[in-house]
Amino acid sequence: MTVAHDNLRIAVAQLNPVVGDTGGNLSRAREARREAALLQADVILFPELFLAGYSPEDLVLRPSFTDAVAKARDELARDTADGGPAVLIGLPVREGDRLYNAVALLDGGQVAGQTRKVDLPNYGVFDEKRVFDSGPVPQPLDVRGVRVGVPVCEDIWKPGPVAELKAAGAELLLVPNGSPYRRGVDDERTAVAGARVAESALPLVYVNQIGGQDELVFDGASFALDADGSLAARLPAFKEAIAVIEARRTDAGWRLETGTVAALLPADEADYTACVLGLRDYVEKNRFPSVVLGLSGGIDSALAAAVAVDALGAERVHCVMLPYRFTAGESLEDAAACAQKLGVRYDVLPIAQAVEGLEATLAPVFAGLYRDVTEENLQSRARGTILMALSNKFGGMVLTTGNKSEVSVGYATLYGDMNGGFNPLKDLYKTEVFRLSWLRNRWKPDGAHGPDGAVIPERIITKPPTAELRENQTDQDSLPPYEVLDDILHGLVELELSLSDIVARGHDAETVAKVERLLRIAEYKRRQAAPGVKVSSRNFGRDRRYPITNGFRDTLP
Ligand SMILES: Nc1ncnc2c1ncn2[C@@H]1O[C@H](COP(=O)(O)OP(=O)(O)OC[C@H]2O[C@@H]([n+]3cccc(C(=O)O)c3)[C@H](O)[C@@H]2O)[C@@H](O)[C@H]1O
Ligand SMILES: Nc1ncnc2c1ncn2[C@@H]1O[C@H](COP(=O)(O)OP(=O)(O)OP(=O)(O)O)[C@@H](O)[C@H]1O
Ligand SMILES: NC(=O)CC[C@H](N)C(=O)O
Repeated sequence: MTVAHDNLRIAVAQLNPVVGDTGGNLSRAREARREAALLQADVILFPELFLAGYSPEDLVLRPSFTDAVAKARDELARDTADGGPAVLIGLPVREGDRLYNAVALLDGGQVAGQTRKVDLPNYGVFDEKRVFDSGPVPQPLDVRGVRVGVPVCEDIWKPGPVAELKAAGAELLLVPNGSPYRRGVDDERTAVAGARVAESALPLVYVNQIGGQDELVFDGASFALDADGSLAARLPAFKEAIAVIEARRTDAGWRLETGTVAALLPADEADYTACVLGLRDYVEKNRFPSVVLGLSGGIDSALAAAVAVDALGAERVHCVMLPYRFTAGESLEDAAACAQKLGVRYDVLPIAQAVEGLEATLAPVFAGLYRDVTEENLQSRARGTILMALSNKFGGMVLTTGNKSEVSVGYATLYGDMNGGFNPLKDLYKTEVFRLSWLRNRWKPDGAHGPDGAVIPERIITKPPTAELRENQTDQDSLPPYEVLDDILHGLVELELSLSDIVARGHDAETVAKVERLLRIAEYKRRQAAPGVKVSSRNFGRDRRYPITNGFRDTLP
């Protein structure tokens, strides 16, 4: 029989796991537990599915993987025979033909308890019902004599599981999460956590992982709310951190001591930091030595280069200017100036021979035909091929740089500028690319490897965007002004508004219809596009999943 404690020191482990790396995640957990022991913690709380990394997706369907996770759990359980902190750690658990998103309590050298996630999210980027079974009515776990409710992430987004835990005698809520970043998410999380605290009158400690996992970036920003709903502690966003939160038993129930409350980042700073962390972790976790990108003197590639340098350091970023006869002198100057400010390796490799070689090969079959977008695309494809050759030879991954406005309307060339392994700007509309470029010139995130100060020459931000694929071309020859385009796209993509709703917001009907058509017919391109960091409420890829073959036409009256 355990003796009831009158206080409980809870270490919150806001860490960066690697999906699938059970051995590495076990090592991370052990190191964090050693740190928690030094902080005299009674229990250490890890994020959701920590031993697997969130989100392991279909990997959990592989029995050899769940066996490896179980082995890591048992090793960690044996460690707890040392009398140090108990452990609450998330993991997938196979029980017969069922598979649960579970949390194990490890203490006294053994698995001392387990709880299973009830409410499996199955919307937006989440597909948990696809792989997991829903757990039974949850029961509190006995953590050193304290009845602790452990609802898992989505379990606090509706009232049910917390109400059941409270009814079953929970005195405190410890919540492991795998909650990806999207703009404004802090407000959403504090609202739902606050609602559960208000309903249950129980203090709540929320731990989230950090780091990039393919398209998703987890921002941490773990926090604790006292039983009266007040904020007792917050860990920094986008950084690993371990902090101890002290809970005390009082006559009125459990209460939290107020600890350090880290400031939240403003929205644009948070978006930029997410792009940096998402790219860094994609490159590091997939073990690329470096990245390579085409630097055109335009704003997209300049911002992508800045994000890459902040993520990896200048010595791991290779920028290549690939001029052709439509490349303006200004573009050459601007690209060189940007590379110089960022301190990256910069090469100029003219593409005329490659383009003319392709044209010569095609000449017999193109004889008598007008020049059109075909020839424009050859320039883009020559660039894409050259960048892929640099990748093959030196091992760096190619960055593709299309922003969300271009990705939406298909303003990009398949097997040309769409070549690449990862796109740090994929979920930023062009108007956001402009904002973040101004922002980066006056601010950089903590831990960024790039230089301080203005790294994007001002002319790159102020000149009219152009693909430079023919004489005097600008984006606005083919597209509405970006403020208009982005607002229409936001209505279509993020808000799923009808064409009439968007026209009612003050847009020209013909323009709205044109943009909707471009968005619809570019689905095939997006399906072949590289992944990129999600920062919005709805990204292309995991979130917005439209059919390519699609006979639906949304029409205006
Ligand atoms: N439903 C479908 N499913 C599968 N494939 C489909 C398809 N519809 C067309 N296709 C294929 O796609 C091809 C057309 O796509 P694609 O070859 O990309 O060519 P396309 O989209 O016609 O041209 C590229 C566009 O990107 C613009 N742009 C803007 C900025 C920068 C750059 C740059 O390159 O630097 C380019 C450029 O001005 C041009 O408007 C068709 O020839 C066909 O093979
Ligand atoms: N002359 C070039 N040299 C190197 N890369 C290029 C060149 N032209 C285009 N690219 C590559 O193709 C991508 C797509 O071109 P795009 O014109 O859409 O973007 P940008 O030039 O960076 O920005 P903007 O559209 O504002 O001019 C660029 O970001 C760049 O990576
Ligand atoms: N892993 C989860 O259950 C996450 C779902 C939750 N609504 C969130 O994004 O925070």
